[in-house]
Amino acid sequence: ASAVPAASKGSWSSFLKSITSFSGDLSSLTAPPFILSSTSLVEYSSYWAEHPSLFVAPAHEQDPAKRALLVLKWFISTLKQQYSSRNESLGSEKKPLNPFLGELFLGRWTDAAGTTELVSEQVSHHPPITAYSISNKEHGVRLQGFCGQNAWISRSLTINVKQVGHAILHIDAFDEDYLITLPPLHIEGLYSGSPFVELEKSTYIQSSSGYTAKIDYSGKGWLSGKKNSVTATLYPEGREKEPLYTIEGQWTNTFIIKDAKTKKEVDKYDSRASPTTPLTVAPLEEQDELESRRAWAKVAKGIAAGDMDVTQREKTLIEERQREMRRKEKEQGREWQRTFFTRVESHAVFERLAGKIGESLDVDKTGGIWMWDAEKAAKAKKPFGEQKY
Ligand SMILES: CCC(=O)OC[C@H](C)CC[C@H]1O[C@H]2C[C@H]3[C@@H]4CC=C5C[C@@H](O)CC[C@]5(C)[C@H]4CC[C@]3(C)[C@H]2[C@@H]1C
Repeated sequence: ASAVPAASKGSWSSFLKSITSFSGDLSSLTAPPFILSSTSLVEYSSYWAEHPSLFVAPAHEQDPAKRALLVLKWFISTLKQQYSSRNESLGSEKKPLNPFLGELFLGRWTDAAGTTELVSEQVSHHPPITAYSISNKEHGVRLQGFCGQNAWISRSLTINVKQVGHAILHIDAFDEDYLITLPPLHIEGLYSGSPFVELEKSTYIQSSSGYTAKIDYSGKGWLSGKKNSVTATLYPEGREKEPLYTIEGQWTNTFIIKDAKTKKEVDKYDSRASPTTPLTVAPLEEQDELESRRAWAKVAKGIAAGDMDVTQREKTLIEERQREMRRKEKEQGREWQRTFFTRVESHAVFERLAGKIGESLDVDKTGGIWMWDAEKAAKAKKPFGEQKY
C-alpha cells in the first residue's frame, strides 16, 4: 500500500525518476515536501546515548569480558534510535536537513545516570561529515566519533549508503578504549513511498582489553527472515571460534544474550520496555546563531506548514550566506575554524585497535580522523562563530 499522499503522487513519481540519475551526494536530491524532515542531520549524533544508564553501565563492571558485553549491549540498543526512530515518530524515514559547515547541536540528558553532555558539529560540508562527543563525567565515560555517507542507487530504486567514520568509547576507570565501526545500510520502501532503513553486512567493536565483538545484520527474506535482525558474538581477540557470549534478536525490538558455553540466557533487552531519556536543548532565544534549531527555525516552520515557497526561500538565504562566508575565507586565504573538533591524519588508539580487526575495517576514505579537541572546547563560548572577517 502506497503511503504517498494523493496530492503528492505526481511529485513522488517524478522524484523517483530523479533519483535514478543520482550523483552520489544524497543532499543534492530535491525530495518532495512530505518526505522532508525539519531536523538537521547534525542532531543524529544524539541517537548514540538516549539510554544514558546503558551508556555508563560498563564503567561499573569489574570483569573485562562482562564489561565488553555491556558495551555491546549498549551499542545494539542504540540501533533502533539511530535507524528507525523517524519511522516511529514521523511514519517513515525522512530526508534530514543538510547541515551547514560549523553547524552545532548541543544538549544534555539529565536522569539517573547524572548528566550526559552532547556536542555535535558539522565539521565538513563537502563531503558532509558530522563529528560528535558524548560524555558523562560522573561515570567517566566518553564517546567520540565522526561520520559521513557515500550513497548510490541500485536498479531496484534502493538507496545504498556506506558509512564513513567510526566511534571510540573511552572508559576512564579502566583506561580502556573500544573502537566501533558503522554499519552499511540501504533504504527500502522508496517505491511505495514509505522508506525505511535496513542494516546489512557486519560491524565490529574492538576493545583495548583484548575482546572483539562481531555484529551481523540481516533483514526480511534474508537468512533469519525477520526485518531488522541482528546476531552478535563476543570473543577473545583473534579467537572468533571460541565465543564467550552470543546475541540474537531484532534491533528494533528485543534481543537476548546467551553464555556461549552453557547456551543459557544471561540477559535480554526489550526496546519497548526501555523509554529513552529526552534530550534537553536550550530554548531558541538562548541559542547561538550556529546552533541547529535556531539556524533552521524558519525553514522548519515552512516544512511543518508544508509551505515550499517559505521553505525554499529560507533555505536559500542560509545557503547564500554560507557561500558568501566561504568566498571571503578563500579571498583571505583562511579556513572556517571548527569549534570543538580537530582533524588529524592518524591516531594511535584508532590505528592499534583497527589493526586488530584487520582489513575488514572500512577506514574513512578521506583519510582524516576527526577528534574531540579538549583545548578548543575549554575556550569555546558563545558567540561561537566570531570569525573575524
Ligand atoms: C535523498 C533522497 C530522499 O530524500 O529519499 C528519501 C528517503 C528518506 C531516503 C534518503 C534519506 O534516508 C535518511 C536516512 C539517513 C541515515 C539514518 C541514520 C544514520 C545514523 C547516524 O548515526 C548517522 C547518519 C545516518 C547514516 C543517516 C544518514 C542520512 C540518511 C541516509 C537519510 C537519507 C538522505
